[in-house]
Amino acid sequence: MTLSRLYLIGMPGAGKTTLGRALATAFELPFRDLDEEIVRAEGRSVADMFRAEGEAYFRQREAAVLRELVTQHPRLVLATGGGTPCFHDNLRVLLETGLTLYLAVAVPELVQRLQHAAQARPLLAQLPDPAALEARLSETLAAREGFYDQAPLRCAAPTCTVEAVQHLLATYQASA
Ligand SMILES: Nc1ncnc2c1ncn2[C@@H]1O[C@H](COP(=O)(O)OP(=O)(O)O)[C@@H](O)[C@H]1O
Ligand SMILES: O=C(O)C1=C[C@@H](OP(=O)(O)O)[C@@H](O)[C@H](O)C1
Ligand SMILES: [Mg+2]
Repeated sequence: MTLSRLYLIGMPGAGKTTLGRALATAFELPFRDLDEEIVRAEGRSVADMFRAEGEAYFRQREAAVLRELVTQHPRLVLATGGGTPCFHDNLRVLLETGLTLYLAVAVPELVQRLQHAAQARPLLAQLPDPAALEARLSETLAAREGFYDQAPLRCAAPTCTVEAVQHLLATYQASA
């Protein structure tokens, strides 16, 4: 089986964007980051969109741009946003059109990574300290886990590598 579309899902800070780029290079597939595509289409940042229009508007744009990308790209590595699988039946689109990988990174590791990168993420911005960030991430993960867990592939290593994904894919394809 040839891999043609791979989708990365998971919490903010899980490494979807970072690992997605590396996987696209390794597999010689085009890479797209869903947030970047929304920002390009809207001509403003995710934070500005949340501020001016609210989360519901962002979720509508996210769902629409996801469907456009999937329609346009028969070959693709796509880094989704952390909330993508949890809104507007997006998880069904992912499961039906490609292979989805959940990067299952533990909350304390997410806190380490996001402490200085939370401001660009409106749902995590303006929290007073790391304890508040940890609490927000734990609540969010609890609400989202039921979606994330539906992915057929899961990497639970704190740092998921290209090699680990190649191994997961080989095992998955051998059992398919
Ligand atoms: N495997 C990793 N180990 C350590 N830091 C990482 C790792 N992957 C990503 N990061 C860092 O964590 C932050 C979030 O990474 P990013 O790829 O944007 O995650 P996501 O797209 O899932 O929100 C960035 O600062 C990035 O440099
Ligand atoms: O978790 C979320 O709901 C969000 C995560 C962000 O993407 P990352 O997971 O790449 O940070 C971005 O889509 C937006 O800020 C909302
Ligand atoms: Mg990202």
